[in-house]
Amino acid sequence: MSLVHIPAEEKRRVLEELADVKELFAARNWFPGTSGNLSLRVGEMDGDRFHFAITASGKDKSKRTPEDFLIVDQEGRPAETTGLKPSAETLIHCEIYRLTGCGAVFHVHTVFNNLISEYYGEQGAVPLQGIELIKAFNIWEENAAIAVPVLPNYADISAIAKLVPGVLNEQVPGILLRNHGIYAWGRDTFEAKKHLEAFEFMFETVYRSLLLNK
Ligand SMILES: CSCCC(=O)C(=O)COP(=O)(O)O
Ligand SMILES: [Zn+2]
Repeated sequence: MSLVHIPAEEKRRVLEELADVKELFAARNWFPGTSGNLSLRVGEMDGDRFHFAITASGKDKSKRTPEDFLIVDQEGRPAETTGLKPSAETLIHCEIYRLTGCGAVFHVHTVFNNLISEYYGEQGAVPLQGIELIKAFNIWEENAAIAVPVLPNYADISAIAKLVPGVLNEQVPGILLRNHGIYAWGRDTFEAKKHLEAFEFMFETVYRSLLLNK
């Protein structure tokens, strides 16, 4: 294991920020049945080297404990002495950081993101158009249209991670896994949360408008 030194003050800030987001999302029931994972980069990207704090695997994410997070490196390996196991989906976080240089990655399972990912699963992307919240992605064009990629939900997480480079779109800070959940990211906690909330709002809107227009 290659250990990383993170100044204590910086580590406290990162873990507190993640714990606050975790608590907020848990209150929205965005982590049912221990699902979901959150990460926040620590320090700068150094070429292809970086570190991030991530939720430990299989925890009840509605609880706040000293064993909720650990620091991992760009390959998803623990970079501190710990008995905690990083999220089973850490490799997807690694790939998103590597390719986008973002600062935070949030993954949640919700009923709306599951239903929408299945509905558009065969198409490989969820079309979103003319919804005001597209502006949360800094797209200001009138009646803008975007497509949110949907990847297959393979049991082998590394197989999913390998598909990430092929579907990334600079304008769209999110990827759905079919019948599973969404990954959303941003340059920091504030932006990743904003993006995730915008996706969830739009998925619910699309779901309800499909019902209305039946
Ligand atoms: C019980 S949820 C199945 C695993 C999953 O999809 C998830 O998001 C949580 O996995 P983790 O290892 O991050 O707890
Ligand atoms: Zn998941």
